[in-house]
Amino acid sequence: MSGAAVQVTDLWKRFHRGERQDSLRDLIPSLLRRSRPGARSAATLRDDDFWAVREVQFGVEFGEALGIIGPNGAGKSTMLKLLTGILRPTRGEIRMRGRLASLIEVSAGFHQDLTGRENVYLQGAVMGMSRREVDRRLDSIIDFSGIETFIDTPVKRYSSGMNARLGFAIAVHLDPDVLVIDEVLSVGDMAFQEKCVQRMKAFKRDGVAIVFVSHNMQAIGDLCDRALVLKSSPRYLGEVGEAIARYLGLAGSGDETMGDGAAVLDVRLTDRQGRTVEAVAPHTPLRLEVVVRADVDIPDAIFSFIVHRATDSLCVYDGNFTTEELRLGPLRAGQTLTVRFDHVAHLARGQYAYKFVLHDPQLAKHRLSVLPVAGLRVDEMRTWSGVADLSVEASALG
Ligand SMILES: Nc1ncnc2c1ncn2[C@@H]1O[C@H](COP(=O)(O)OP(=O)(O)OP(=O)(O)O)[C@@H](O)[C@H]1O
Repeated sequence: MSGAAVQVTDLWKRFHRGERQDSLRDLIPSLLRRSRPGARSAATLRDDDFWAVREVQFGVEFGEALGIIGPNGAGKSTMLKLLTGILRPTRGEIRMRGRLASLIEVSAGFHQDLTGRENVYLQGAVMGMSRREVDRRLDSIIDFSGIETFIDTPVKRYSSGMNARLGFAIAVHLDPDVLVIDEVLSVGDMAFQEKCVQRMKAFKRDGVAIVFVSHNMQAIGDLCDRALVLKSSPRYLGEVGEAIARYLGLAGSGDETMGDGAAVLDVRLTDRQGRTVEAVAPHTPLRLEVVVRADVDIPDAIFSFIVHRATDSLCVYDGNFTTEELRLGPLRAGQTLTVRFDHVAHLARGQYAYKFVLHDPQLAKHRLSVLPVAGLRVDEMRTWSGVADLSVEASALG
């Protein structure tokens, strides 16, 4: 057995359509008891049961951050509820070493009629802290949350942002060995988001294992070493840039079909000397090489690529078929070839995803295949921000 902080083995969770068993009201008593509600016996299977989590497997080491990403409804929250014991697996096993703190559990355990301050004590008690220990951390928790003027207001009057602020502040003061954090970044403002990411990075340096769920690919790329993409086929668990690229492929626009005109057999994103790159400075000359197999006869094959910014899926480059980047004419089904795109990444700091595109303007469906192929991080901190470098030369003319 490895020394992993979290080990998830063959995890499955089944739900019954139209029936939810995890309202906050239902959860509070069980959280206080630290028991595990919500699962029917694995033996009873109804027609309209479905698997929200199927066959998930991963480990997280101490000092490592694992991202969990996927489209809406992919099972991310369910995964976290399983990790934190709010839900019980239908099948499979979760092993956790050390003290677990999670935002989902803290927020679900808030007592709505109690004030923020009272909830800090309540959560401390749930986590086995003495009143003294909570006393010692209270100022720091309130300070981190940034909601001191509302700390004596009942939590039921809090906005979702204030809830998340207090929840995160409590969770990170519980001296965790394992930290499980979900979408705090979608409700906090920019400054608070940055503060959360910085704090999670500090935890990582201190050897805490982190599981982080977010739709913010910038934050995932910034913090995580590896990521699990739920709902991709095949399921992907691995290097974070690659995971983001696959996720963005999943989240692609409606006119895209994945893999039904061609298959990507191999791909390399390198510098011009042929060294594989994952992170570069802006303006680095790059080369994308893709080995592709046509799966159908293609009368007029055109190849290009698309780059999306991971944070928000903004298309920063789409060499669509009108530019005819690489027009190769007819291809036979089964034919394999290697295509190369030399280009320069004039990109701002951030995380990007490359997709490979095969078009045929003669076919009704122009885009035969759009396949996520590589992730790229542009690292250097620049003074400008935005989507494009305008190579500004400023002069004072007197
Ligand atoms: N307690 C429950 N009872 C029944 N169905 C549920 C329950 N919780 C979640 N589901 C269903 O399970 C599926 C996965 O939901 P989950 O909330 O885990 O997805 P998610 O990846 O977190 O989505 P999002 O990105 O929208 O937050 C969805 O179809 C959802 O409707």
